[in-house]
Amino acid sequence: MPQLHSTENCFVPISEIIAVEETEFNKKQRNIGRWQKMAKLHAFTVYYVKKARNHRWRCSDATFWCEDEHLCNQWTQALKELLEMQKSRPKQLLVYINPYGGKRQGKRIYEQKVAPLFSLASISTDVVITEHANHAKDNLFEVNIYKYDGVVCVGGDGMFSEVMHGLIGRMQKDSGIDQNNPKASLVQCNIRIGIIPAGSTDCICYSTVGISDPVTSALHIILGDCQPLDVSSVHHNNTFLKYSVSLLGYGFYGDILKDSEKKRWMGPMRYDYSGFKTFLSHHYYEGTIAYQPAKHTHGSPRDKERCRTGCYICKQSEKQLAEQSKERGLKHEEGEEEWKVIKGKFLAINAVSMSCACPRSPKGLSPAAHLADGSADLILVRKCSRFDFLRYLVRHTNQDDQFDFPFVDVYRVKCFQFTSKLSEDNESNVMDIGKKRFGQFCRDHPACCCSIVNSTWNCDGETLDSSAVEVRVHCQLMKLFARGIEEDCKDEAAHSQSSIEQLL
Ligand SMILES: CCCCCCCCCCCCC/C=C/[C@@H](O)[C@H](CO)NC(=O)CCCCCCCCCCCCCCC
Ligand SMILES: Nc1ncnc2c1ncn2[C@@H]1O[C@H](COP(=O)(O)OP(=O)(O)OP(=O)(O)O)[C@@H](O)[C@H]1O
Ligand SMILES: [Ca+2]
Repeated sequence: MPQLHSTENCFVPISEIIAVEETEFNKKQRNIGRWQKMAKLHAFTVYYVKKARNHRWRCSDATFWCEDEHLCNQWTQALKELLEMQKSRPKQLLVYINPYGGKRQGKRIYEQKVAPLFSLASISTDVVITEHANHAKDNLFEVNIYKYDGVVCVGGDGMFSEVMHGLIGRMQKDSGIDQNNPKASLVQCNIRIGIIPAGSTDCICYSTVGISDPVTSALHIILGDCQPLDVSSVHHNNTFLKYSVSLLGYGFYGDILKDSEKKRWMGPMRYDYSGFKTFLSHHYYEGTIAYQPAKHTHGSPRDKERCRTGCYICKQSEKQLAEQSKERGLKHEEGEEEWKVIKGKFLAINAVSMSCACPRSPKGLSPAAHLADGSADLILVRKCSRFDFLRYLVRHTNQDDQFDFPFVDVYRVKCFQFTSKLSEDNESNVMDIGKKRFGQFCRDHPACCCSIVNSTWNCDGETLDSSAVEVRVHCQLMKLFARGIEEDCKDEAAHSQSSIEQLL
């Protein structure tokens, strides 16, 4: 009876096999440890995902050999057929590389770490190295996007934002949807985006994969992972401004961004420099926020449970979304629902539709936020002392609860509007909403008469031109090649039903 031998003793689910290749078996390299007749050996190598610590994935391999050529061919054929059955895996990708993002390593990272893996997995690619800002976005309006199984961006959050705007914008254009209408039901984008992190913050990659690592991300793309993502639309006076998936920040994070843009040459360090400067300047801003609470979701920003792979709360939102689209036309009007209004002086107003975990803050700005529940967490940090604000910031880096301060409030919302005190009278109707609807007004911080200036909105790392904004969360508007952060992935492979071991 011919026997199959292997160099490794491991359990690998089919879903985690990257590729199977016939191999030249070299007995000198592979010491099989015993005397053998000099019969010709036939071999194949299985490349698979090896899960290491902290959500890091690597490509590992195991070579199998035997003397019987037919048996060897049967194995390779069977495994290749099983791989063909993994229908969610991409075959053709469009890749955009920002050569200037982060530490300017995008091109090198792609060529040395990612392209060899794509080629191993028989993925064909069209690669565009961007020549200017908005190159990728504009290009996505011109190319035949429908021939691709996904779009990959090599760069940071800004590069991701470009690709997302290109894809979502293109989908709306092709479906005749007017993006300027803040109430429009946007068309979901089913072409997945893969992020190869090569930026300064890489918050979107970190929050959806659990690590900012190009090889790990490339492997998630190869396996065809799919993670839906909420997207917030930002409008001003019925004019579309931007989409956001991570942070929409006014005050502290807006000021950091504005200052850091002048220091791009510093690379990722610019955020620490501008962060320190902005912290010292301690500016606060006066304005009004009106929001509608997210009643459809069961979670709360103070939950101890985190959004993890296969998240129950996000699954519930997916079901609701499917039901809503069935009964399209019958959906309830937003206007009917209750608005809450808050006035005050704020050091920071942050709206995050995901946790915003990143290497600087591994639990993020709102640790219990969900990737795909159709809501955003609105965090209001009121005027407080520098010392208290520092205590608040430091809690982003340790296990303590950053919302457990009397000057910090957090709400889970489905939409909100903001007007700064400066622009209140001539720009927006937020005050009207406040006057018309019964709301909760802040009485502890009455408007003061000191002269104030506006801050800027930081929208996923880009500045917005207007301070008055209208924001709405679109549940699961797009999809990523990711699976969310895995709970503890170390032993999962061993428990899989479809392992090579079982086949053997
Ligand atoms: C004492 C240490 C306190 C550390 C506090 C760390 C909190 C970090 C929270 C980071 C949240 C990032 C959210 C992601 C936003 C992205 O869509 C966007 C685009 O990439 N990135 C930024 O806007 C870039 C934002 C970059 C923010 C950097 C903040 C650095 C703050 C430094 C404050 C220093 C105070 C020191 C006083 C002695
Ligand atoms: N060839 C290019 N030349 C100049 N700018 C570019 C080019 N390609 C893309 N960009 C722009 O560079 C901006 C920043 O890029 P990217 O997000 O990759 O890096 P980053 O800002 O260092 O990282 P992060 O966004 O994570 O902070 C993007 O908004 C993108 O529009
Ligand atoms: Ca969300």
